[in-house]
Amino acid sequence: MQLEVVAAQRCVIWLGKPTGEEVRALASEGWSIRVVDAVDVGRLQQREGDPMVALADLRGCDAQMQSAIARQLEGSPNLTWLALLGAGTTTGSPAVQRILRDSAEYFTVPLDIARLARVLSSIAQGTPAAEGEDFPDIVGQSDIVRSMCSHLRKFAPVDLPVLITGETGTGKEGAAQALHRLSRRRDRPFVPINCGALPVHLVQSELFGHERGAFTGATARRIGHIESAAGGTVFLDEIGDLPLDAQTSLLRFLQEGTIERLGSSQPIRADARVVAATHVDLERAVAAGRFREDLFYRLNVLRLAVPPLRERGGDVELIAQHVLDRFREHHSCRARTFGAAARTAMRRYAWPGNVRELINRVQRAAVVADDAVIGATDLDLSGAVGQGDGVASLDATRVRAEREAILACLRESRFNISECARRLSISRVTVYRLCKKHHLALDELR
Ligand SMILES: Nc1ncnc2c1ncn2[C@@H]1O[C@H](COP(=O)(O)OP(=O)(O)OP(=O)(O)O)[C@@H](O)[C@H]1O
Repeated sequence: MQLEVVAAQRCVIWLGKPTGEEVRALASEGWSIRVVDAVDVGRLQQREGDPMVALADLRGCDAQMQSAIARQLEGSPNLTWLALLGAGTTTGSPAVQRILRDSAEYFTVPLDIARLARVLSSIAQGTPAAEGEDFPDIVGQSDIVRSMCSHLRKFAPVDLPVLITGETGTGKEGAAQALHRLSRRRDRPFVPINCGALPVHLVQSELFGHERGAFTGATARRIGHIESAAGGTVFLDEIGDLPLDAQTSLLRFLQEGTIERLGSSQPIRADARVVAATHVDLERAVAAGRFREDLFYRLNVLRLAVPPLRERGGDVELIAQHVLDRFREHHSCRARTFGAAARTAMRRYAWPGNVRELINRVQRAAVVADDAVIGATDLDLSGAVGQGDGVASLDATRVRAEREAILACLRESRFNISECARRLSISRVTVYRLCKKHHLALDELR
């Protein structure tokens, strides 16, 4: 059957089943709801000038319905789409992934009607949130960073886990903080934990706490990081390094919302949103049996890729200038800007350590530069000037491989320098030298 839906002013086309309360609440805000069966509807038509919004209600939606909604969405590019996820909506299917990718905002149950009304009225007025305002710490104008920010904006209000992927130093923790700051949990704690830096025998107790006497040395009860988030956000950095028993406890928390302190079998309710980050390929870790598949699917609900610096085009210069300006606020130095050769070098260099490496190089350059213009040599990047792209990328590949090898080994050795040196058959001094060369700040990484 081909249906044509002609929208009234301020009409929400609702693909699914709104509750009576939802219909009444939106009506009181001046919005009518037109309920449409996604399987039957043929084409959604927009009358010129009508602010028309379609809402993909995925609550209790089976696979057939999900595919039908995804097809609608593809066939109606002039509509603004919103997505409402049910408690049991699994987001792995291609249809749901497509719906999420093309929806302007997401909502979860229980539906926050006030937020929905705000979003609808800003769509009706054609005033999307101003770009940049939400992310004062993310400098960049490239399309790839804009797209990341748009995902952050969509993910923030949705109370579901987020998996952030990206190379080291790209800004994964900054992205997690932005998610927290833009969420309803913003007034509660943001608790960052580097899973790779926790001693294996203490992971359970650090994350979930312990009772007095749980193990030798446990002289008092201790609250774990997840409990201490108390309604806030827990940021689990390097989630791939979590030992298997802690993965099981985390899965239970994500499924049931309860934790057990070490030394107790009493489940305790805990409220925290989990945002996890990884620089390794978790799918491969699952295939290798190092990471639980069921936990991976629980965490991988909303996925955010933070791009490497070398893919951000001119952002590298914007960030460099921003770092220099901040540095000058606290230190006296002559450097004011970057010369042409320095800019070329920054664009050509592959930045294996990403933004963190850029910050280190710019700060060093600000200290050593003799005049107002920073040169490529001040950045220690003279090798990147004048090289053809092929040469630069081969060189960069070697540098990156060395950096990744040392970083991976450090992590596997849990940042024990002697152990790392033994595994790589090099001296401890060489480990330190390579860390310096690749801008690996051991204190920060630990
Ligand atoms: N777009 C950006 N603009 C300005 N500063 C940035 C940007 N992205 C990241 N940074 C800065 O780069 C540094 C590294 O960022 P962050 O610690 O978030 O990276 P990460 O990906 O979590 O690193 P790791 O993988 O080592 O844990 C921080 O000082 C952060 O403030």
